[in-house]
Amino acid sequence: MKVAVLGAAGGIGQALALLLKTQLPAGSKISLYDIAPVTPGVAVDLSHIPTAVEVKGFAGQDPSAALEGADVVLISAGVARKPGMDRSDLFNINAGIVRNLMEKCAVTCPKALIGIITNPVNTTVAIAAEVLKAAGVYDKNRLFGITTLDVIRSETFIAEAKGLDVADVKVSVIGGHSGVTILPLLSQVEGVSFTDEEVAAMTTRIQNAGTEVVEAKAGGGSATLSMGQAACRFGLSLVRGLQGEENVVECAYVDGGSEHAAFFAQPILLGKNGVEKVLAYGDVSEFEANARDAMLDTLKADITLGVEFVK
Ligand SMILES: NC(=O)C1=CN([C@@H]2O[C@H](COP(=O)(O)OP(=O)(O)OC[C@H]3O[C@@H](n4cnc5c(N)ncnc54)[C@H](O)[C@@H]3O)[C@@H](O)[C@H]2O)C=CC1
Ligand SMILES: O=C([O-])CC(=O)C(=O)O
Repeated sequence: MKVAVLGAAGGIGQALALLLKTQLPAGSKISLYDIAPVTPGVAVDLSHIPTAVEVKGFAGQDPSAALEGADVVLISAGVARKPGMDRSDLFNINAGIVRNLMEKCAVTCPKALIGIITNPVNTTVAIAAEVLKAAGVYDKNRLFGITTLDVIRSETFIAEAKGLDVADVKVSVIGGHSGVTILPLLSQVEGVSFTDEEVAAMTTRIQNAGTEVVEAKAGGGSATLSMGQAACRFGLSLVRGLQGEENVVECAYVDGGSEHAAFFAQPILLGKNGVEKVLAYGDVSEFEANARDAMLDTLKADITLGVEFVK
């Protein structure tokens, strides 16, 4: 199994590469690509860790060598937020970066499973889909917006608030990956109950958790270590699905035929072809139904922005 990380010299990319080096199955290969010239050195550094996972690094303008034979491509290339910015403020720079990288993926590894981390995810995934469509290689089951950070934050915050073992907390997060489009389904969390006030406060905290990190880092970037962990969890799940493991379920932002929007985050069953099945997200509370309906104009506008950028 070969996993390529694009943006590999960055805060997320390096954390992700380290976790993949220590957690991918023996015999796997990692290829790291970034425009930054340090990238081959990041690969050399990782290659001294004694695991049976080979790491190679590539720098420069062309990612093609890193993409050759990739089964999974995880993309975190681009700029991150500073205090006072919204994720949508990253569009001007990151839209072009994702488009250019996807054009290379379409040619070099059109069958790879592609996970997009670069913000604004609600829009960059639509950009990726349009590039793949234009190249005639789009398969909706192979493209994912990675929203796992919203899931792990929800698990962490709920366990903390309710005094639970975090390993026992499972929560679906639906919608998208910014502000009001992030909707944790707290009503479905087993073994806990929340008052209406707790639901409102917890939902807001999860929706603003990215900003919590941006402000705490005070101009030094956004979430990198927790995102590295989230992307590793999602990337390993993609690999487990590709290897034929059963019952691998994650939430992700996909073109899954949702009645709500062209792309929508919800639970999916992963398999040998990427999305094996889009799963129903189940019953929701009145609060969640209202929040879901209220996010849709924002989500659809984010998607349209991406589609129009490529057309
Ligand atoms: N999906 C999610 O939940 C999350 C997404 N993000 C997003 O991930 C992205 C990366 O964040 P960080 O790693 O913190 O940023 P960073 O600035 O530390 O790293 C970005 C890397 O991308 C590289 N890069 C820029 N243009 C490139 C190109 N054309 N080709 C290859 N590499 C290129 C840079 O050289 C840099 O090494 C940001 O857009 C951020 O908003 C961040 C946290 C969570
Ligand atoms: O908030 C940001 O800019 C980075 C991000 O997506 C997150 O931490 O969820």
